[in-house]
Amino acid sequence: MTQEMNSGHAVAIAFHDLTLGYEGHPAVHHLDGEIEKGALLAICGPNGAGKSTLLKSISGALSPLSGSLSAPRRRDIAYLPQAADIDTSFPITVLDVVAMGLWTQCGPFRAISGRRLEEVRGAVSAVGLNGFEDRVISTLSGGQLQRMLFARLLIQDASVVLLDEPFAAIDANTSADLLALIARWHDEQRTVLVVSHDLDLVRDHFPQTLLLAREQVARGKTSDVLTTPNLARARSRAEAFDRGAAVCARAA
Ligand SMILES: Nc1ncnc2c1ncn2[C@@H]1O[C@H](COP(=O)(O)OP(=O)(O)OP(=O)(O)O)[C@@H](O)[C@H]1O
Repeated sequence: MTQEMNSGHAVAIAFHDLTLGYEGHPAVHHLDGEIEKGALLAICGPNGAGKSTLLKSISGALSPLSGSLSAPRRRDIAYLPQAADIDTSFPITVLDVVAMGLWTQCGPFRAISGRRLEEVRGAVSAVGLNGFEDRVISTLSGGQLQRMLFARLLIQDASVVLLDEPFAAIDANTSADLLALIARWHDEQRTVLVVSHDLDLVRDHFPQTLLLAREQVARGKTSDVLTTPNLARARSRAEAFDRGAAVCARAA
């Protein structure tokens, strides 16, 4: 049964007193709330605020320390980690990486042919990488690599798309093309969550924002969330954080 929010909208992702962390050490505390289906939500906050941790948890890669998280099953989620988490030294071609987006539908290591191969080629073309199909990925520029990873997300055809700093170290042209793909996913009623430090870009392209600093500082309409007082609160909470704390202060 589809959950509904008070507003009558269907819920894509819900948190209830959710605390996330590593080896028992909390990184994000006591998140409550719901993200509606079809939302286009930016996640902002200082370094170490817990933005990547939250995406990892929604993707299913990290279990909660406490509380609960309700999200679609893994095959309905397309997740792009931060560039630093991606090993580009593996000797594999652009076409093969994009085809991996079909694994959830076809299973891994299956030869792709016919209609499926056309879909993969279509995705490579949609991100502006025509002619790069047989290039080994270690030879791509940062922008080309990000375009390739977006092509893989396109192929996944997931209802929820999670992007961790997709615009970091990307030029204006590439950012504009990737933003157009994000707008397309939004038009298709997919739920899209994007971590970004670029507040101008967020103000221009994201209707909703979650501001994090180890806990929720604010969430809602972007213009209501990215205010000077909220950003100052986020900074001071991040600076006040005790990195050595073993347990959650509120739970203790
Ligand atoms: N694998 C890990 N093991 C232990 N601690 C971790 C791990 N990954 C992240 N952390 C810690 O969790 C906290 C939140 O990190 P996270 O990467 O989620 O922050 P972020 O908001 O994405 O930061 P940034 O903007 O710098 O990418 C940080 O204190 C970080 O050191």
